[in-house]
Amino acid sequence: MPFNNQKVVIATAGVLTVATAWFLYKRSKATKKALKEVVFVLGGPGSGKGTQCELLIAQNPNIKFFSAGDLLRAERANKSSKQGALINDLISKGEFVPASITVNLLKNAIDSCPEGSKYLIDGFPRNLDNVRVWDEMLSSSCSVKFCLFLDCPENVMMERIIERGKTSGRTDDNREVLKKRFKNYVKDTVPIVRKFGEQEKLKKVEADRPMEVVQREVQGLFKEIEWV
Ligand SMILES: Nc1ncnc2c1ncn2[C@@H]1O[C@H](COP(=O)(O)OP(=O)(O)OP(=O)(O)O)[C@@H](O)[C@H]1O
Ligand SMILES: O=c1ccn([C@@H]2O[C@H](COP(=O)(O)O)[C@@H](O)[C@H]2O)c(=O)[nH]1
Ligand SMILES: [Mg+2]
Repeated sequence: MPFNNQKVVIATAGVLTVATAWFLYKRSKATKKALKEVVFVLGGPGSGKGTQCELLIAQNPNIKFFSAGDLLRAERANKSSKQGALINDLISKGEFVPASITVNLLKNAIDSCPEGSKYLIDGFPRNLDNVRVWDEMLSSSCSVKFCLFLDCPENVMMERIIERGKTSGRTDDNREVLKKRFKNYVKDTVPIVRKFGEQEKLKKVEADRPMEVVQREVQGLFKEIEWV
């Protein structure tokens, strides 16, 4: 091959390599951008998860909000659901529902809002199985920004739930089932909270304070990730 032709081939190959690398870089950036952002909210029964999420989304309707417990209760109430009886039995005993059921409900809920990019998820993941199935089904489309942990003493949570039970109509808002819910919270959910801590993805807020005070601190954390 004449010397000049060789130069042209080498230069063309160089340009093509750079262009391919640039294209792949841009595409990977675009894919990353398309990931949905997720914040999980954990805390014991009565720590104020639902209350704080409602206050946050009332001011920020661009945030999509799903409560795992609410999705399960809605599925339980769905007469055509084959899983309703099992969900009812487990919730009424203060036990966790199989992860495949809960994560499928969450995935359907998330998929039902194609426009959304920010998802606030209350009361999930409650145990290791929840984490495993979430990772299998949703980690390729969702990026977990952090887990908000509402830290509250058990006696305060107990008082709040007993009070809420007077009007909530929830089959699990009574002393007997609450004991089981607290036990499972300590055994299964607290280790998940620790796991987020080890991954430096935990934001803890003291929840034994007036709602508005807790909310102000919560708002601050969401400001940091530019959700509000
Ligand atoms: N900071 C607070 N101070 C006083 N009462 C509160 C506070 N936050 C929530 N509550 C009350 O405590 C009860 C439980 O709150 P909430 O339903 O938000 O808890 P939760 O963490 O979602 O509980 P669960 O896990 O059982 O769904 C409610 O009646 C709520 O009004
Ligand atoms: O990921 C989850 C979330 C909830 N459950 C079941 O629902 C009840 C009520 O949940 P709340 O968050 O308190 O509304 C909980 O006690 C579990 O039985 C679940 O199994 N998995
Ligand atoms: Mg709740």
